[in-house]
Amino acid sequence: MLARPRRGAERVIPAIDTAELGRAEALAAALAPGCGALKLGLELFTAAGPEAVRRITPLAPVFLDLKLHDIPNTVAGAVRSLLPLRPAMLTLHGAGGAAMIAAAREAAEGAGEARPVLLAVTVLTSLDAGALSETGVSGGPVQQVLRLARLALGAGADGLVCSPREVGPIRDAFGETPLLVVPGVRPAGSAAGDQARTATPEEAVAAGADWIVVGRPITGAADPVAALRAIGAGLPA
Ligand SMILES: O=c1ccn([C@@H]2O[C@H](COP(=O)(O)O)[C@@H](O)[C@H]2O)c(=O)[nH]1
Repeated sequence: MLARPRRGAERVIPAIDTAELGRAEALAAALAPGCGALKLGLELFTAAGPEAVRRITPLAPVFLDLKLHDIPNTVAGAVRSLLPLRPAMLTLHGAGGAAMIAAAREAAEGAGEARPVLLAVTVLTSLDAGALSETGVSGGPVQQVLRLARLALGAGADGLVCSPREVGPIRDAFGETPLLVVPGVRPAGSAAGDQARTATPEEAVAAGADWIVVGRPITGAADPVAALRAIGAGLPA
């Protein structure tokens, strides 16, 4: 399994969100030497498929963020289908329930020592309290994140995807063991866009994030490598 990062730039995971495989490969080649892993998500995977993962895996560990969410049998099958791609990390939605997460974990064990880190997405970082309550959830993001964290970690997830705002409460409740991967991160002065629960890279890591995920502030910069380097340089060595 991918080891927990220890210093600055190793904690940064650029999100390679593009539908163009050529652009994804170029970004990956440029950014790989300066980061801990590369995140490939739905935009690239639905456009270019498993071939995108095959091409980028030799460059850096791949965090495959497909946010699986289906009945347990289907999610287990999807995990088995993904194992030959050797992703370092995989996501599934915590809201899929304990049986779904347990089935994913059992399927992932088939990879033996090369098993991917299984991360449960708690509450999407694009949802504020109002948007979350529109989905029928009462109590606010922190309460719901803690509820799903307990469920997911109890069912076999290795870690969680949460916003920087919930990192402190998760560490208080569950300690240092869960791996925490944190999107919704914005360097000071960069646009939040559709992200609702944000903080800076420095704040996220100080709160206890293991990895931070940063997409558009890096990939949309005039010089993505310099943008990545600046984020890493601001984090504790
Ligand atoms: O709750 C979540 C889960 C996943 N993401 C993903 O992270 C990146 C963030 O990209 P930015 O451009 O830095 O906003 C993106 O790939 C999302 O799919 C998330 O943002 N929130």
